[in-house]
Order: sequence, then C-alpha cells, then structure tokens
Amino acid sequence: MSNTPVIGVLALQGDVREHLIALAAADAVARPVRRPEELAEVDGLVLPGGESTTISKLAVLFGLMEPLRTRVRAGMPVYGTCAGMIMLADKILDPRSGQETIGGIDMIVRRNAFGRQNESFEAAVDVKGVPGEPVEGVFIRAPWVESVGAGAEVLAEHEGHIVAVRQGNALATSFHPELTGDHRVHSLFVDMVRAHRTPE
Ligand SMILES: NC(=O)CC[C@H](N)C(=O)O
Repeated sequence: MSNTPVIGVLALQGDVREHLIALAAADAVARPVRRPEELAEVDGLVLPGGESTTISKLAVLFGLMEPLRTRVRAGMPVYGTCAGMIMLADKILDPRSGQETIGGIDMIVRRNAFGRQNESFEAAVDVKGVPGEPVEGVFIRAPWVESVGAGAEVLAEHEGHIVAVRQGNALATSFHPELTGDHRVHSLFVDMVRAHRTPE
C-alpha cells in the first residue's frame, strides 16, 4: 500500500499555491480544499497565510467552519502558517469583531504582533524537530503567541516571543516556510500526517 499522504490546503484566501508546491516537494499529494466534500477526502490540512479575518468569514460562508472544527478535534493533522496559526488558536487577544477561529491549540495569539516598526522581516529560527541549520523565517505582519497552555509545546522563539507551537497533531508557525524553497517544516508536517495514517 502506498503511504503517500493526501494533504489539502485550505483555498479560501492566502498563499495557497506556494503551500501546494512545498507539500509536493515534501513528497505529499497536495490539493486545494474549498468544500466540505473536499475536506473529507484529505489526510491532513494546511491553513495558509493571508488575512485571518477574511479566512474566518469565508470559512463560515462556505460551510467549512464546523467541519474544520470537527476534523481538528478528531485529530486530523493540521498546519497553520501566520494567518493559519491564528485560525488554530483557541483564543485571539485582539480579534476583529465577529472573528472566529477553528481552535485546536491551547494558546493565545496576538495578531500583527511584530508590528508597524517591523512589518516584514526575515530571521533565522531554530525549530525543534527540524534537524540541521536554523530555518529562514519569513515574517509578514506576523502574529506571535502570547502564552500557551499546558498541552501545547513551544517549538521556536524569536527574540523572546513564541513563533512555533505544536499540540498533538496541530502545528503552527508565525512565519512562512512555503516562501523559502526550504521544505523541512513541510516535511515535518508530512511525517506527522504519515504517522497518523499508519496503523499501529
Ligand atoms: N502573512 C499573514 O498571514 C498575515 C496575517 C494577518 N496579519 C492576520 O491577521 O491574519
């Protein structure tokens, strides 16, 4: 039996194409997900960067918010970058009114945290579970994690702020590995999906 996982990228808004390319490079079959029927067919899901308020609105509009919550709660592996990280937070410190999240990681995020003085930047980030050199972190109006609960593991920090977290099968980074051509973080996620699919 082939053990190539099928991984979706939530394709409502954001940098979908870059994630599809990165996942394919990390040996997964990657496809966009826009409808509940498509969500049902994937082994894991990436939530791209973009604008979390827009993604939240569109997820409700497309009838995806509840199916997403159900699958994440059931343990489907999921990886959120930037706006996708915000979608995985159980709580947003500064949500827009009506902004909802899928949740899944016991953490509080602050949107646009790296702020005005430094809207976008790159920095080397050491990510636990990613062997070798630090990852080149591309931060674009990125959130950081204010605090995590007992169940969540901090995988990386930048200048004292939490920028990568894992809780069970949910992974989140403030930065965008899909923009660098370095697929090691996507490989880590593909391994999580593979481990989830392989019967004990
Ligand atoms: N690059 C990004 O995904 C930016 C995230 C955006 N600031 C938000 O709040 O959703």
